[in-house]
Amino acid sequence: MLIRLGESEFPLRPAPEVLEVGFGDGRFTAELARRHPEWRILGAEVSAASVARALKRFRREGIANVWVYHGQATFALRNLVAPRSLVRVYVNFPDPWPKAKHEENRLLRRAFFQRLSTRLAEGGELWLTTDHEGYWRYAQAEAAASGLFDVDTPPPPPHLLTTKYALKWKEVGRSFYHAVFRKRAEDPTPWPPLPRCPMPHALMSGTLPRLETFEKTVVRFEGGAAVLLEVAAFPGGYYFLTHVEEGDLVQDVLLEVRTSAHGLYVGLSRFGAPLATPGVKAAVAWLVGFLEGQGLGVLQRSY
Ligand SMILES: C[S@@+](CC[C@H](N)C(=O)[O-])C[C@H]1O[C@@H](n2cnc3c(N)ncnc32)[C@H](O)[C@@H]1O
Repeated sequence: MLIRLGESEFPLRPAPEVLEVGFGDGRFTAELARRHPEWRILGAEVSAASVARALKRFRREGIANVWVYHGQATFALRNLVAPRSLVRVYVNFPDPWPKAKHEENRLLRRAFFQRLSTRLAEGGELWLTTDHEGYWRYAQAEAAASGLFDVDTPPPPPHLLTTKYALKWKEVGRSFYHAVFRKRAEDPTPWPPLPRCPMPHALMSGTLPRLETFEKTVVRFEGGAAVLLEVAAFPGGYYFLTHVEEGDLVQDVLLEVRTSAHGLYVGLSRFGAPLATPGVKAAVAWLVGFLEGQGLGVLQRSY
């Protein structure tokens, strides 16, 4: 089931016990879900194409205990996972970022282990399997630097070597590396989920302007940027296709301007159940200002 942030509780309830980071085509996730029907499994994956493929697979194979988040694993960990609830996290063949100057893109860094410790249950584990010896060693050093995990490096259990990437690397004879990071202590820094914002909107007076052209506009705000990409007209209003990046959250949302009984409504559209965030608020505020520039007045602001 695909998680829609605007309609989800933070954290999810009941809490998932297992998180898989970067599930790719979802074949391992589906097998895990079959082996453990008692687990609620949360999968986080940044690739839209992989999410679509995996959802199709879960539907086809009748998998009902997997929840899918399309986006960054750190966002899922922070907002969707309850404190001390995970018994297991799987990271199978993470992107290795092999060049030294790209190491900061690796997921399994000290800061990640610190955050992870707040979401793992007592004795909860992260299982890493990779073909990249450098990353395997790097992750162990980062976990050790956090001081929060015990690390074992047994050979990878055979069922972990059934993912798409495992099969691909088996074919060319690569070696595999495995590590189990067991929580020993917890980072004391609080890491609460993002607060919920009400849907940002305004009511404006005046007549809907005719927008013949609209130039792509970047709105910067503390912690990110929103790009109003293009506008589409519908009878009685406009949609503005808007890309918002803030921290580890990326959303494509629709802002709307439409006639309503009380005036012109300007705000975040509910289409796609987006999450109202400070970045979305900043984009709505910009749009209200833009419409003021077209001669409209503000009757009420709610953002
Ligand atoms: C090399 S592939 C491995 C896929 C799968 N686990 C397998 O073994 O076949 C790495 C996957 O992780 C995803 N990914 C990379 N960074 C991620 C992140 N921060 N959060 C969620 N997914 C991520 C990529 O989109 C990609 O699908």
